[in-house]
Amino acid sequence: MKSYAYLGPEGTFTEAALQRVPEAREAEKVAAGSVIAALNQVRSGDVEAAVVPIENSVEGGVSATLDEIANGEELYIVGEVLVPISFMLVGRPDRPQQLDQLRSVATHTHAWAQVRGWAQTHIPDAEFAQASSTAAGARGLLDDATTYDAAVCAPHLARSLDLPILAEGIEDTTGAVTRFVVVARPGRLPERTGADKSSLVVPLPEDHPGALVQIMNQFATRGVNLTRIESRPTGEYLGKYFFSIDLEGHLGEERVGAALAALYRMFPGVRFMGSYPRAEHSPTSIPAYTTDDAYQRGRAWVQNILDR
Ligand SMILES: O=C(O)C(=O)Cc1ccccc1
Repeated sequence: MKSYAYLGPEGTFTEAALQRVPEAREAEKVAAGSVIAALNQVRSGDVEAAVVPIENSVEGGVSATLDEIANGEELYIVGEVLVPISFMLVGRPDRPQQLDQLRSVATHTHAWAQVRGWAQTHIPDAEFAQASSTAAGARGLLDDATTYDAAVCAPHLARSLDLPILAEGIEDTTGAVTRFVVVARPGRLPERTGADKSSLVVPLPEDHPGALVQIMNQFATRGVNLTRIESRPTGEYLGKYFFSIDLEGHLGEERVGAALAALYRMFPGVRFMGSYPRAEHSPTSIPAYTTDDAYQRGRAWVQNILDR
């Protein structure tokens, strides 16, 4: 049986994402204490795949995930899932609490970032206590030894633990969505579906004026649309960055393969991180001059001349 690691314990948003992965329905689900621990379980072969958060519609990229899959031992993204996010504030089961009595609230840093405005207005005196996940924070409230007063977690967990709900819908932006990715050891790419995405990382070369324009040109001339581009520090020293890029298309498409081959010629440090079906299944629109057919016709025309 296949096994999947996820940021646990049970009741995290990541677990909700894992439940939306059709191939994982029958799989063993292994809770990990952090994103890095989940990814390392894939690297070591303890599990076949992991589900981790990668991008939030409000906060942008999840740096811990982006950095870990960009730098560590190679991994491929093989799928993605979108999960709508809403938060509740829950208290300790044993004592009734008023909002103005709360002194500390535990949750995951991404959750806190998305409720900060609400907290500022409604519980200005409460401090943020960092938890390894929203579910870890909420479950801690069941333990007598826990020192914080409340937690921010997913509505489904608040209800299933039967914790007192102190406030609901506390997210600063309604309709926020987090993108999670399914990550596996490098292997055969998922089949092309016509609605695919590919991810890559390009270390920004030093002493190379116009590097970003050159990278962009490879995609622009081949009609490849980018859905995300972020620069992140490599961690080596101040000023050393890499670009993390998502694009619409599959490496098996001529235009995507040609763009990546050109990037590799210019920037050999480029890292391919997978081609996988998009969570939104709308088919990729491809300019007529960059379809596989157009590439083959172009090559046949050249060959015809050479064969004369
Ligand atoms: O802590 C969780 O439940 C997670 O899965 C991480 C997270 C936290 C907040 C929004 C999205 C993901």
